Amino acid sequence: MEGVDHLAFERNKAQFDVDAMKIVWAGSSHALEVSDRMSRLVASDPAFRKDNRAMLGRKELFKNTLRKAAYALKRIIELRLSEEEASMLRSFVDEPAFTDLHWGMFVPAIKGQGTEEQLKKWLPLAQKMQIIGCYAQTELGHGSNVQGLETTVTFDPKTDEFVIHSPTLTSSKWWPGGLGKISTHAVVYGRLITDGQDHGVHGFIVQLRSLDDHLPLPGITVGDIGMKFGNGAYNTMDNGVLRFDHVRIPRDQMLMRVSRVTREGKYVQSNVPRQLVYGTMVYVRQTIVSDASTALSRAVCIATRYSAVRRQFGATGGNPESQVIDYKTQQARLFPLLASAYAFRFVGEWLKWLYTDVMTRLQANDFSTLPEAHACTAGLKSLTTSATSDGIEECRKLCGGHGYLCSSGLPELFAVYVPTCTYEGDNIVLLLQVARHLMKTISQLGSGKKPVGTVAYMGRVEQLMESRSDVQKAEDWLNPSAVLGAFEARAARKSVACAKNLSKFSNPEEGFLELSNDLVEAARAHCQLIVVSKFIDKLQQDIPGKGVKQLLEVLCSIYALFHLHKHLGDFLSTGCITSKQGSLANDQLRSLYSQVRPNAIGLVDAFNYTDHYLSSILGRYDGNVYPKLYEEAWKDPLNDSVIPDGFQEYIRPMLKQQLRNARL
Ligand SMILES: CCCCCCCCCCCCC/C=C/C(=O)SCCNC(=O)CCNC(=O)[C@H](O)C(C)(C)COP(=O)(O)OP(=O)(O)OC[C@H]1O[C@@H](n2cnc3c(N)ncnc32)[C@H](O)[C@@H]1OP(=O)(O)O
Ligand SMILES: Cc1cc2nc3c(=O)[nH]c(=O)nc-3n(C[C@H](O)[C@H](O)[C@H](O)COP(=O)(O)OP(=O)(O)OC[C@H]3O[C@@H](n4cnc5c(N)ncnc54)[C@H](O)[C@@H]3O)c2cc1C
Repeated sequence: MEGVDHLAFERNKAQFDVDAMKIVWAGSSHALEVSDRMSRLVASDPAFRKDNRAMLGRKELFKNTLRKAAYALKRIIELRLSEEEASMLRSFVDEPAFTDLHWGMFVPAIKGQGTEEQLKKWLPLAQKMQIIGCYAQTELGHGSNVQGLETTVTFDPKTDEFVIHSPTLTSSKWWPGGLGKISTHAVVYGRLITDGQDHGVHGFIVQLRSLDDHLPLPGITVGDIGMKFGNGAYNTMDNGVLRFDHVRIPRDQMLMRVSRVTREGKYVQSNVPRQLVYGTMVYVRQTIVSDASTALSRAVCIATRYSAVRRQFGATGGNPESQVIDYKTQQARLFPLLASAYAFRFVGEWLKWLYTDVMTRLQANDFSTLPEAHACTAGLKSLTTSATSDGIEECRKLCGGHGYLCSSGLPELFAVYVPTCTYEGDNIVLLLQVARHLMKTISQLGSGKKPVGTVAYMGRVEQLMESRSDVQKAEDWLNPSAVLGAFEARAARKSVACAKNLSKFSNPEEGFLELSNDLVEAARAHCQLIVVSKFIDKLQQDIPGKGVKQLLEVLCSIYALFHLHKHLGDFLSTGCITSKQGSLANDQLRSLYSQVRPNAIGLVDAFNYTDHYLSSILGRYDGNVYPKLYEEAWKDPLNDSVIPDGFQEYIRPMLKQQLRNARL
């Protein structure tokens, strides 16, 4: 039935102010107002239709993406949208495109690594989209190991130019988004060579295609690397391959904030740490954490609404069957994901603050918090993207068979999302970076250097090695200090165990390789502690709205106790809690799930997603699932004709032949 809210009875159960929760989720009333306005603008414009993506061939799909990108820019200019509004509008268009790399990496790379003069020259061109850029770092043979890149950039003092060259097949740039077909420019990473000396990897602005006819410039071979996982999905992006044959660029196109090459060919390092060359990755990893909460909340919204609509078993006395959301097993799979979406939102907010703080300090030549920023962005990017990818897949299963239909929105969401576990740093490689930071922190404890920031708890390591949880009854686990104490003790003990084992190796690098599985686990425990502690910190703030804070406290406890239950082996083997305390945590979880149940629909409504953005029949706001699923099936091109193409050609003769054979 059109116009009827099939979930109204669920919405009436909510015990909290959903509108106030919308503000908490968005970050502020202003952010909510802007995102609400931009999402409705996109949803109401047929030019941004996206329900046919899975049916389109690659070329059609790609052309469609280009049309939308150009149209989005036209609307941004016509409506005189601010940078904030424009960025929101692009995100609600919800289609991976070259613009993501242009705005998300090319512009930040210039901003972060360019000199004042370079910013003046390149930023206006990029901001007005008079040039389109991408981020060309990864090569066919080298992605994670950035120091291993092979592209050479050799200074020629005779002409005051750099000569860029791809010396081997494996040095071909491979993967950069936007590179394949659209970018006119790229920030290219290669080994800087002056006077025969290799100075390692640096970034350079390189023009790839003519601004007149879009043809590749001399010496440049460029194209798309081919179809990727899933139909539609990330295939709207032209991930590319690029080779240079002694391509010349002016000297002033080296990004020179970190180091520069003089007219005479002298390599000069500034006082800025060389790791700033990696700064764009830190920036993007930070944005990926907030995006994880968006992707997970979308999947959770779909699975929650559908779980309230779907009924199986339990019809008694003429009553309808039970809503599947009432099954405890469904709740135990769904509600921790709901809690994770909120947890990632808040840790993402905090990470944005940390990043902004680091940037402010860098301006004042204070580089002290850079290692912390690197470890936090790397670790949280890894933790949240792995959990979100797994969470989207779990949401698909929570929707039973219908979750497997493209019209559920979940297959495409998964296919678009899952490469976040790999890009911007493979998730294991990034956790190993966190582990290095942890091991370094422990090794410096003896020197009197006080650990600060997210590793501050290591300063209490002796106490944490001895501490015992004082939880005696299930409700004690609702106390934030009980939860924090257990997570800190577990993280500290896992790191200390690694450090002790490492010290047994005469060659520390050999030890690091040998113990890498344990180190990854220690890093994960540390990152989970950060998420838990930032959720708890969030709850210290003044949060207005009836029942809002109380419900967030419930979600915070669910996030923490779910992970305590999931990693019980860790907590028990490190002796942080007893098995009795572990089972009390599980008892408490059950009670917390019951508290979420009446509020579940309200909690996903608070994400404020339009039906256009969700792109899911199962997750429709009005819950009118079955008639719409039925309608949608008939729209499939296979149902355009009663008898499909190929039947007369292949199946009819086969049937006839089989019938003939049977008669013989
Ligand atoms: C408004 C716009 C909105 C738009 C939407 C936004 C979305 C954005 C687009 C999203 C699409 C993204 C598409 C994907 C893009 C990409 O994937 S780009 C390529 C990304 N590549 C990687 O991430 C490579 C991963 N590898 C690395 O980062 C590094 O090489 C490494 C593994 C972390 C380190 O390798 P190693 O060789 O050991 O390191 P060294 O180079 O020797 O350095 C070691 C020291 O440097 C410290 N360090 C390392 N990285 C950083 C860093 N980023 N920042 C600061 N410091 C760093 C490290 O801790 C070591 O320090 P010390 O121990 O003190 O020596
Ligand atoms: C969709 C997508 C978009 C991308 N966009 C861009 C872009 O715009 N620009 C760009 O420059 N790049 C881009 N990339 C490339 C991306 O950054 C790399 O693929 C990523 O950094 C992983 O590197 P890799 O492919 O070399 O993986 P590998 O390092 O080869 O990983 C393979 C396996 O080896 C393991 N491994 C590697 N090193 C270690 C180690 N030291 N210890 C233990 N295990 C290890 C990994 O865990 C993994 O299991 C993109 C990639 C994808 C998939």
